[in-house]
Amino acid sequence: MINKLISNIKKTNAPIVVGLDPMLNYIPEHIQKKAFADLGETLEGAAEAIWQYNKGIVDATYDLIPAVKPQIAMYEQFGIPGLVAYKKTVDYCKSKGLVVIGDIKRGDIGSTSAAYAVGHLGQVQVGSKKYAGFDEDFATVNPYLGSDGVKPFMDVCKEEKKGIFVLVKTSNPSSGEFQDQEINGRPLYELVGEKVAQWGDELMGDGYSYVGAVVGATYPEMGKVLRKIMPKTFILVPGYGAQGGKGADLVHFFNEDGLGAIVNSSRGIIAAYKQEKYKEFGAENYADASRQAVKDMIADISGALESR
Ligand SMILES: O=C(O)c1cc(=O)[nH]c(=O)n1[C@@H]1O[C@H](COP(=O)(O)O)[C@@H](O)[C@H]1O
Repeated sequence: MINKLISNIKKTNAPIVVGLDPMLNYIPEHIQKKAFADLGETLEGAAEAIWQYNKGIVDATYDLIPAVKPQIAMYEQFGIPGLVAYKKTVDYCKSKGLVVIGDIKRGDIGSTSAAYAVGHLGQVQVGSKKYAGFDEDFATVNPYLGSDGVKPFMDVCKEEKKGIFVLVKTSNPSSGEFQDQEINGRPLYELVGEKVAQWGDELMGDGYSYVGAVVGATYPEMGKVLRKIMPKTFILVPGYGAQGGKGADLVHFFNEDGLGAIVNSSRGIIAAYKQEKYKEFGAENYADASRQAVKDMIADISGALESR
């Protein structure tokens, strides 16, 4: 899957991910109205609205982008119908040739991590048969429990040729509370980065590893250090747009080959029509606004990479 991600990035010339993080208040009224008319103001109605909204965005952007990252919490808030919308979104994006990064941020004791890994990336044994659950291409993993919380994901990745992105330095304002704490004079995120690089050596694709890292766009100086600590690790970089990250901040997340990082924007793309800049599209044409926001994001990042 890391090879497919890289080939999709080369094909589109766009090291970006569209984050499919739907909230009801981003969904244009005409979509909500139709879904509620068909299914009522119910969880099913909300899930239908999410699915139609996502489909509109994917149809308008899939030819420009290599990957999407649905964040499962946004679907879980609508219970089982929400999870059905998540799965429909995963399958639809895959049918469009996109790499799907399931943003699930899991990690637990070994046996429980194994079940998470099987449910999201692998196949579960049922009698003599095997079934895929959510079947994303990548999943995000929280490494706080240590190697035995991460290894089960790596075992499934090895079997299924899938991948993970391990949280190393997160984009949020309080990420330093724990992640920047020093141990023997080194910040914890650097030690986690070293571990991710070691795990990655065990699972190499062509040039880059199946074990990736998450480093927030909001911490570019730390990204520069981590890029050196993890040379063969693909870095998923969230925090662009709505959280303040800009193309110019991101050049050091990339290697000299122009690869090695993929930048996520969720609200900045999917709710673009609500921004002043894209207001003229109107709610009816929200997907066209998302397409324009994708083009602008690609131009911003490519421009920064070209002028480095
Ligand atoms: O793992 C992530 O994707 C993630 C890690 C991180 O450090 N910061 C972060 O914002 N994210 C996710 O990236 C997305 C960012 O959304 P926007 O701020 O709307 O672009 C959300 O789905 C977050 O859950």
